[in-house]
Amino acid sequence: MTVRQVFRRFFPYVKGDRKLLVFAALLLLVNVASDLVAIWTFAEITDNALVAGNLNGFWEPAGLWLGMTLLGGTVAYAGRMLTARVAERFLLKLRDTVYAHVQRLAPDFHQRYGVGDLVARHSGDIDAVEHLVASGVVETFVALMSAIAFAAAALWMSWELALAAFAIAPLFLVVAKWFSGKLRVAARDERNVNGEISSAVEEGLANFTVVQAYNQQSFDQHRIHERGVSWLRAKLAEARVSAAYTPLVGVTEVIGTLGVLAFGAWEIEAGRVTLGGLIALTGYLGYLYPHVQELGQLQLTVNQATASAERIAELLDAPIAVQDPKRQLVAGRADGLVELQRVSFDYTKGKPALRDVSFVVRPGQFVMVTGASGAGKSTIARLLLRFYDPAAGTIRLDGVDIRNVSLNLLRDNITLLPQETAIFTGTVRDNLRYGRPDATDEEIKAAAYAADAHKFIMALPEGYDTELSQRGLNLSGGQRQRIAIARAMLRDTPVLVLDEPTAGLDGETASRVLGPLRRLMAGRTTILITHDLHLATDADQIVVLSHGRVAEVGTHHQLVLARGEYRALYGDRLDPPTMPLMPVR
Ligand SMILES: Nc1ncnc2c1ncn2[C@@H]1O[C@H](COP(=O)(O)OP(=O)(O)OP(=O)(O)O)[C@@H](O)[C@H]1O
Repeated sequence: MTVRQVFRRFFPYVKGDRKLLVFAALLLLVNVASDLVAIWTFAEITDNALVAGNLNGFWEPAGLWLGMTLLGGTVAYAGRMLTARVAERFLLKLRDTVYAHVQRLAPDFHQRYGVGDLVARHSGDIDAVEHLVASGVVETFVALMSAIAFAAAALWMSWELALAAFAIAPLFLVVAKWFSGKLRVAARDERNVNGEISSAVEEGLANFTVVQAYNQQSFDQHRIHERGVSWLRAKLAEARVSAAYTPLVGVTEVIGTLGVLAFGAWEIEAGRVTLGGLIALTGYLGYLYPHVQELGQLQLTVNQATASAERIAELLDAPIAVQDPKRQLVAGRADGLVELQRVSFDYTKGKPALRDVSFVVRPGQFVMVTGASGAGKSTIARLLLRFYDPAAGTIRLDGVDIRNVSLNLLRDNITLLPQETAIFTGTVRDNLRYGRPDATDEEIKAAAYAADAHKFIMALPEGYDTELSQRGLNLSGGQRQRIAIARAMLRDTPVLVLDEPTAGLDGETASRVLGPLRRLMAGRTTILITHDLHLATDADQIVVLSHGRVAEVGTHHQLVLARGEYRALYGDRLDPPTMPLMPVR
């Protein structure tokens, strides 16, 4: 990205604060002016009081110096505070925007990038963009104006001396240009490795139990170590460039200063400049160099920021999987008629996940979707909730294509019970009402009763007010599932999508959630995705998927007798029949 593109893209986030930025820059310019005067007063004190040995010449410039320092200090404080405020507001807005966009991306998005990398983009990269676009604008402008002002003041003191000092300026430019290219590459590598290492650590920690149980600590450690080594190399490459920059500039600066002093001694001897004048001039040059240096480093800041801006833009440009309809065709609570008509979908071209899948679930009906692993079951859940849109075919809710229903309304009508129960930091009560924040305590309790969760919740140290650890590690699998069921009860939607609700639970625990599940499903259109036959006899219809296609449809009884795909999948559990062939409710 060029600097122009970075500004065009990100400067709008300063909107509304532009006046503040201008005001901050003005305040900082007043500070520059006060420095100019303060240095001049020092020349006055040197010539009129120190060299002349006269105390009377001291008071006036001393008072002015003090006054200027106080004024300079005050405006500098105000200017920096304002800049910080604009910078922080910029960060807040950009972070919010990036996060809001990420939230609208398809669920597999974060797997492609890695959570850690997304976190790195969300923090360091956004900061780097800010350093250029918000506070960077003020700082660069002030540095430029300061450089001009101090250069003019030095010329005014003694143009011969000042010109001699400026002669070394092109050296700075050469040094800065040489470094900037190197730093651009180093900065990009460093940002990428930073993302990778965060992802690796995040993955290792998220799968901590498996890592330990499979004795893979050393493999995991090695994985982190390898990325650590890349990080070390990238950081050292960056440090080599930026660490060499400052001393090299410092040496250039000292050579310049010594040259000016030597020339100054000669000028004083010739009576063309006073001692005070020379001191003030070196003072002006002393203030000038850091600003020139800053301007030289600008290229480095720009390179870091453009590398980061590219990474942020990549996120913001990632296409949103589904769009809200322009025209809304329905409103309110649905009856719960769900129809899939010749639905096809593929995550990657040429590898169909679903092909021509059709079935209907009438309001209040219970349809079980089953099939071998990878057959496309969970994909149906993702399409129903519009995480993705079908490539072909239509999904309808109450007869309306769900692409014409707003995402909010659609998801207000469907509750998904995913395979893994999400537990958020907070109390049991907070977790239960996650899907319906306005639920009363009575409603929460009633839902917990119906989900057989009340008893174990009351046994927790502080009942409903017990803080749950992140990811609910202080609950058993069955308890987490019952929390999820109670949460779904509270949402009270006409349609339910249950994705393997008993997966990961042992036989007995799975049986214990059947009662709560049945209570949850009662009266609601339910699509149950499962390999587990516990609820098979309850189903009004079972849809068997095979390689993304509907292989068979029927009741449990019919499918067992049909001796087709269903029988092939579950025959070992049915022959001799361990499952009752007649529905039991
Ligand atoms: N995010 C994704 N990107 C690419 N391919 C995917 C993605 N998610 C699923 N698939 C592929 O799509 C196909 C259907 O996946 P899906 O998750 O729907 O299967 P499933 O029947 O639910 O399997 P399981 O019972 O193992 O959960 C599989 O071949 C899978 O590899």
